[in-house]
Amino acid sequence: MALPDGHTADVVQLHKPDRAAAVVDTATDDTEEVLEGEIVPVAAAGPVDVRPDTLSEMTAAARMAGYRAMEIVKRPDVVAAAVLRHELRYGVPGALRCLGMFWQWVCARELDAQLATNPRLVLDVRQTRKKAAASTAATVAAGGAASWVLLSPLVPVAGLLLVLALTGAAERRYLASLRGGADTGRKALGTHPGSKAVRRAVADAKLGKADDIRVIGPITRVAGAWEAMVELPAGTTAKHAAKRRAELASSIGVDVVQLAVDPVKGHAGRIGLWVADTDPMQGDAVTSPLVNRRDPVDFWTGRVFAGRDARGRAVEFSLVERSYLIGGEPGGGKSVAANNVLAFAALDPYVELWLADGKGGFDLADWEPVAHRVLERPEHGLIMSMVADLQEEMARRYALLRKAGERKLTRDVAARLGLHPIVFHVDEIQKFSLGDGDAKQGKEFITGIADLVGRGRAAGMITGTITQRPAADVVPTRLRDILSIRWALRCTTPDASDTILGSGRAGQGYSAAVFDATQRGAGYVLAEGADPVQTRSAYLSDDEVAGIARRAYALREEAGTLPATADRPDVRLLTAVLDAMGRHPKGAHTAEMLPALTRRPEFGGWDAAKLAGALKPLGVTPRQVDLDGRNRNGYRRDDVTSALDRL
Ligand SMILES: Nc1ncnc2c1ncn2[C@@H]1O[C@H](COP(=O)(O)OP(=O)(O)OP(=O)(O)O)[C@@H](O)[C@H]1O
Repeated sequence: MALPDGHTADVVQLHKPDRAAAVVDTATDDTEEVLEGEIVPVAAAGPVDVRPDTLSEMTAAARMAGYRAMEIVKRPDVVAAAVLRHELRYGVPGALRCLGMFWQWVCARELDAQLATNPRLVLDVRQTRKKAAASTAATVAAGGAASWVLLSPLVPVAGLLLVLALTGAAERRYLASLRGGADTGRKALGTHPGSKAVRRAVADAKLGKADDIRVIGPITRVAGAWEAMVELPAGTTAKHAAKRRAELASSIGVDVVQLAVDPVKGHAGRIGLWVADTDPMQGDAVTSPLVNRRDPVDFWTGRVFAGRDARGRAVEFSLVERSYLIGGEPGGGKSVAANNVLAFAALDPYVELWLADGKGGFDLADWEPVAHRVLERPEHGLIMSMVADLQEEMARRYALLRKAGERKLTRDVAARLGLHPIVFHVDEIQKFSLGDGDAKQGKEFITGIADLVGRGRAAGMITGTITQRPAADVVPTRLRDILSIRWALRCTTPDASDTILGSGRAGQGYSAAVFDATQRGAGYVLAEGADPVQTRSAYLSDDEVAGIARRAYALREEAGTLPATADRPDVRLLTAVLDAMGRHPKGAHTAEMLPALTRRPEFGGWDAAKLAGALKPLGVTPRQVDLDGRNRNGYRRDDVTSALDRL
């Protein structure tokens, strides 16, 4: 898995053979040679788990064994207590279980079914077994008593302890089988594998014979993972190995998301294996640097922080001259991913946001106060008018650029000509691309969007599309192929993942279908490198999104770039009311939204009557609003948004 250019590497990279030697030089004696596959500490700065070399490890183990032996000699009582504990905990229940089974045998329980048809046989067998049991018990008792008297009481006691040890061992096996089946499965390579085990695992993944596979340099421990550089048999390529990532993960004994198979620059037959000890797509959520950012971002030089790759390195991309496609199954984390992009764009006060939501829901509601244009309803005619306006703007921009003798929009040209970037964000694109069943309308929309994507880049117009139905009819190949940033969140099938990342990607080992619902925000980002990067998106909670949107509003207010309509007092009032309503889709009770509204200096000290008086001329009146069974005086969200639409 190659890291796209420009990604920040927080951890040490795979060692090339020459670097490996250098690493060891710093960690061990100058003259000491590194064994093939030996695990050595990485001498670079950073979160490295230092492991002693094999020789000192063996010495330490021998010293520990000697120390333990001395302890046993010194404290036999401790050993005896441990043995006794084991005998009591497992030996006694095991012995009772064995006695129970013996009694079943004596009573010939397996013949119970024949009692009705052949009672004679059953009774005879029982009789014989009872006699055998009685004579065995008598022999054991006599033998025990004789050895007690004639030899030593230690003999029967030792015998009893031996029996308890055996029944204890049987009991442990039995309990283990109850827990996870008696068959514990193949042993995984673990966290500190040797080179032989690594070679065998690579061979088991059908990448050649173990003897023809080499582990180049040391196997290193790096921040919760091990790394090794492997040379494949002559003629086998790193590309081929990447395709067999799932098989490799299986032979190593880890989940496929724990394994990265990287090509090695300068040798097509070598791969870097990176194997995480635990699932890197789970655990604490990734934090976005935008959550606490106070300054505006710069669209031209800044990069969207998408999240972190499996090794914890930042995954970022620039939006300049780009377009994006985010897709995945419902609940896959698309809104969170999209919010990372929108937050970045919104925090540059000079970026114009054009928002269209095919769901017509509230997913984009937080960004609406800073948006230049918002689609009123998810209807073909309305979205096409938005597309047409953008095409017109594109034509205007190209005319201005031509006049200024510029080929494309850059930071300087944008400032000089007053042409600031536009981000056109279309959520749930399937609503428009399928044309609500009218193929002609769908085609018209796709043609318009493809035109914006294809020609808009150089004019500073970025188009982004989101879909929860990644399928060829929703995002046709001709559109997908020109969307340059592709972000595939959890998908149901490798085909769906390929619809986003590009055909054949799943076959190459990059499939968002490998993630499950517990790996929230996990996906593949194909942005700046040649290959997709397994990424966990930065998590933005609803409150964090609302907070960023508020900051974006303030930054735009300060820069004087708020959408023209937002500067009107009545628009400001309605957007403030919407903001104060919180997240309930129906609306809010007056008593609950007033504190949030009056926190804004503009509306400080307002009471319910003043609010009602100000909203009345805009066509919004208070009424009884039933919110989850609580019916009180308040405002309906629909009323406020309709008033905004009218304005
Ligand atoms: N990076 C992440 N880290 C932690 N949790 C996440 C992350 N991304 C998403 N989630 C969680 O997954 C859930 C679904 O996320 P989200 O709403 O973004 O999915 P979606 O694909 O937009 O869903 P839908 O298609 O239904 O709109 C959210 O409740 C969120 O808490």
